[in-house]
Amino acid sequence: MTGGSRPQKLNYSLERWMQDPSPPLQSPTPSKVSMQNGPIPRVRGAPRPRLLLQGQRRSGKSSISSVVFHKMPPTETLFLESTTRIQKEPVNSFMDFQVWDFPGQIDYNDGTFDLEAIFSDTGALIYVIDAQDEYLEALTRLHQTIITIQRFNPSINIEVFIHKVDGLSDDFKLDTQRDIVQRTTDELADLGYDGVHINYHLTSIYDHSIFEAFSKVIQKLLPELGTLENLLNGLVSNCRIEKAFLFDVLSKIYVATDSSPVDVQSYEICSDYIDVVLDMTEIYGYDRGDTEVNPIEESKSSIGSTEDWSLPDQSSVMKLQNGMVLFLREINKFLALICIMRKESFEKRGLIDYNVQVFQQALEKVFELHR
Ligand SMILES: Nc1nc2c(ncn2[C@@H]2O[C@H](COP(=O)(O)OP(=O)(O)OP(=O)(O)O)[C@@H](O)[C@H]2O)c(=O)[nH]1
Repeated sequence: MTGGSRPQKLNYSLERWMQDPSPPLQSPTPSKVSMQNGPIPRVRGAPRPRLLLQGQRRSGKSSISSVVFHKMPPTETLFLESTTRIQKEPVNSFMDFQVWDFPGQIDYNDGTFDLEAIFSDTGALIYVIDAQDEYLEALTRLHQTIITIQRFNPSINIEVFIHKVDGLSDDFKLDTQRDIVQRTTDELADLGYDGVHINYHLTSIYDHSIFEAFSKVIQKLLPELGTLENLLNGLVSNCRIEKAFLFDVLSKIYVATDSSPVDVQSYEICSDYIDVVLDMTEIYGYDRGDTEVNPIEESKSSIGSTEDWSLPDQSSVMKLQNGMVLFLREINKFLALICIMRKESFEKRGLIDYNVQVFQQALEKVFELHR
């Protein structure tokens, strides 16, 4: 049965669930967003949410940006040259945002920078610390930065990437994180900033951790997150899916997932599946004309524009050795839904196709509302 046809029995239909007066669309599940920092309400014509990437020289900022947004193979980052100017990169994706890569040697406290302009419209500060190197100086800079930010934009999300952890043992990774958290908490408390909320992530460009960390950073900037989670929860329970992710295809950032816990293996297999499907599509897929998109290319399209939702007709299924099924469905030109489910659940393929179609229509409405 194709996605467009209705199965007779609608007991598990997502549409019925969506029409239920107990409101899926208006009542976000308790969000993971902290009380202090939060998503930026998207206003028509508002500037793109900005992410600042800061850290010491050679801490890995440009590598992160190149691997996540330019699909650069991690080993090629060895040849990246040191950044000398602020690199401003518009990222055209499911949500338009900008990444500003700050050269490690810049001291923006020296009076020559307009700090208000830098920090005021910023959604998140990502501060990168090289965990394979001596990090005390990096911490001092981090603490100064946090204090500066409190003056200009206290609602900014502060995200610390404890980076290059690929070279460290599990114990050492956790010890390093504990040490960094402790020193930062103590220092800020001493200076009277003990209410500042900071998120810490262990990252490496050599595995999925950098994509997962970026996913969490971006999710906090999405005003639609609660609604997306609700819709995914409805889909998961109506189709008996084990786990569902909504991925931004080109960056492999997951925009939302249902509220069951994310285990790294499910995330990794879904993320790898995107690579497989993308590679196959690039080689053997038909020419989709103007739907082809360069994620970094500056364009006028914004989320929810009509052309974003055209031709959402790609899907793919893979049966795994362990009796599970991977199901990928293109939602629009930026987003894909990837589900992991048991073989038995996938037998109701018609119902799944139908509910995914309803899910897709709901997403379109959500993004239209927030446009
Ligand atoms: N082992 C390891 N090396 C990394 C990782 N990320 C980046 N690197 C390496 O770190 C070095 C410096 O990376 P860059 O991205 O140039 O660092 P940067 O922070 O942009 O440096 P500046 O432009 O000088 O501010 C490169 O040789 C990268 O290959 C990682 O996750 N693990």
